Amino acid sequence: MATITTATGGNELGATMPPNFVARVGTLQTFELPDQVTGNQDDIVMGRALIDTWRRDGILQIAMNGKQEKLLKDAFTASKQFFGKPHAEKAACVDSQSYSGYIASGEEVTNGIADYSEIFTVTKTFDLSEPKVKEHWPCHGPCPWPDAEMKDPMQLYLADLGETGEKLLHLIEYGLGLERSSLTKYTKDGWHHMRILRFPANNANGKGPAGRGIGSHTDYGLLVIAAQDDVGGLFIRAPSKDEKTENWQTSAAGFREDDKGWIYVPPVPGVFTVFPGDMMQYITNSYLPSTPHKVGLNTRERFAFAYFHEPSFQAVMSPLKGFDVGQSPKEGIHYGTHFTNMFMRNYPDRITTDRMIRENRRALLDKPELRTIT
Ligand SMILES: O=C(O)CCC(=O)C(=O)O
Ligand SMILES: [Fe+2]
Repeated sequence: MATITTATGGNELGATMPPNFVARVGTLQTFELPDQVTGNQDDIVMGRALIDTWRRDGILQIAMNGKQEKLLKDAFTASKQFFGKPHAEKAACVDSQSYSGYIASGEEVTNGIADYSEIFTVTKTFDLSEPKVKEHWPCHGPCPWPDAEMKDPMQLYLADLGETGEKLLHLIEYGLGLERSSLTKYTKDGWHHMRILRFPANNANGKGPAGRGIGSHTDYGLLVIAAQDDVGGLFIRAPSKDEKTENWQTSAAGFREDDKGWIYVPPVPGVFTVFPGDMMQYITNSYLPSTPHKVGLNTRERFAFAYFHEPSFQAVMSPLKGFDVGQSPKEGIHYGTHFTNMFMRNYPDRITTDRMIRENRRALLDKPELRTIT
């Protein structure tokens, strides 16, 4: 971290840390992204600085522009309005073919333990008439939006983050000394998705350990771009030579959840926090490792967004030039398979998982038509 202070002793940023957690408080490095990334000297310098910061801290902040602050404000308003609806109305927002839609508190499982978060997931949306849906591609289906009040602001927010994600990938390409599009070739038709999150206040229900919002985990794709309100709850682990997860081989869920060494990410207005995901780790041979993180419940309810900038569902990821040391798996990683595996593991009782198994939809994942981006 640029500066690290201890939570104890009344540090101002640490004052929002959820009760009963022991962690250092991070003061994260903040970057202001250029309007366009062309590969000029400034872009190369910024790309290198982003990479150095992730390698040291595991996370960094990027400043929002005015438009993004407005999009986020509207998204928070829509999120609060949605989560305030009666349970039955929210619970009706599910789909048997896609993992989009509502996840009740206690429904998601991380490392075998129920998470307290209440979530609306937005994956790519497909009409029932589209060929990929008719052919039963895993995870392809409609998003069961409750109404336009939710759909419209969320789609605008998601689209804007898509642009930010592409900019970041280009900066990383230049920072790593790679050819332009070495990363963005994978994100054409990217399987970008988002989790709209609400965490109840600490005194809630009894399904999982008290105070645990989401258990420790890594996320699946290239970059996670998150935003949170002023309540506080997110913790991360910075890269360390003694710690290694490889979530596509062995689940990183529950990783060092109760160990020392967590860093609290205090809420800072006007910034997104950004960290790498599993696919970034694999293709860089852990030069940019996927950042383990977890969420604690606080004394007030908390709202947050986690946006995932991802490869195409059809992408088979291979190590980048200069990072190919024969890492496992040698045949590459099919992102659509990794995504499907992770969602089936997190939602074992969902109708989507049930139908996936009943119709043996996973068999399609091996077909060449689902592996067209290499
Ligand atoms: O609540 C947060 O800040 C992060 C949530 C998260 O890790 C996730 O949704 O995967
Ligand atoms: Fe996460």
